[in-house]
Amino acid sequence: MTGGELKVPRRGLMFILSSPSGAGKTTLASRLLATEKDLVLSVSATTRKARPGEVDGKDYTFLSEEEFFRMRDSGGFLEWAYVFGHYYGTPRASVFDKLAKGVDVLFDIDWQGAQQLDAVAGGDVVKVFILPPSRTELERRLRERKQDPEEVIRARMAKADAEISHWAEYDYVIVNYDLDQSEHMLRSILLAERLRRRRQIGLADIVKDMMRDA
Ligand SMILES: Nc1ncnc2c1ncn2[C@@H]1O[C@H](COP(=O)(O)OP(=O)(O)OP(=O)(O)O)[C@@H](O)[C@H]1O
Ligand SMILES: Nc1nc2c(ncn2[C@@H]2O[C@H](COP(=O)(O)O)[C@@H](O)[C@H]2O)c(=O)[nH]1
Repeated sequence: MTGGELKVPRRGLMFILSSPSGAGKTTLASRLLATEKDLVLSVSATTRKARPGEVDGKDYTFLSEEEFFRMRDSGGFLEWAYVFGHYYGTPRASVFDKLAKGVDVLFDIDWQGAQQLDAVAGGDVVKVFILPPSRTELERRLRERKQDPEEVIRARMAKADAEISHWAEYDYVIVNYDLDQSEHMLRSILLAERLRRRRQIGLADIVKDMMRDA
């Protein structure tokens, strides 16, 4: 069962995935987004160059530093951070409208962004940390991805410990051994969080009708 089949009106949630680079959060996010009806991706803005195959406006909105700073300085980001030598930010536009309509928003962001979103919207936020099974496997995945040059892979491995050191700030932790299993775990978290009483804002009316009909 996915959240799309839930009938009680509910408030959406902010589903945050963080991990060291290469642990698998983008892959897991794509799997969820492909099938979960009321889940949309928060498309971040970044000053990094597009990787082969990445689509502007779908994977990221690719900006020059000047464009990024202009957007940041005019309050266009809910959060922003400097990660691996580039700027990344979460556009503010329409996130809270989506939550009010019962749509969940998925964020693939680092620990700095997760902390900032928690500070501005704590009650709506659910944070999941994805760990790799080991450092060796993390490096293997970064290489296997064949998206980044050697120096970028080294730089990301060098920063892995700093990202991992924030694992205990998260509500849930998944060690991503196997993609199918991790996907199942992630879906289970999403469903349970969707069913939290405080998010099911339609419950009070349902119960009121039930009492009146008695
Ligand atoms: N459980 C897994 N077993 C084997 N390979 C995996 C697993 N999960 C992800 N991968 C592979 O590892 C590589 C890195 O995954 P992905 O790009 O999703 O990582 P990421 O955490 O989003 O990295 P980044 O932060 O750099 O965007 C991809 O080639 C992906 O197919
Ligand atoms: N704080 C934010 N972090 C972000 C955002 N978008 C992506 N990220 C994180 O950056 C690294 C690198 O991503 P990559 O696509 O260059 O591999 C990764 O940890 C992302 O989660 C954002 O808007 N804010």
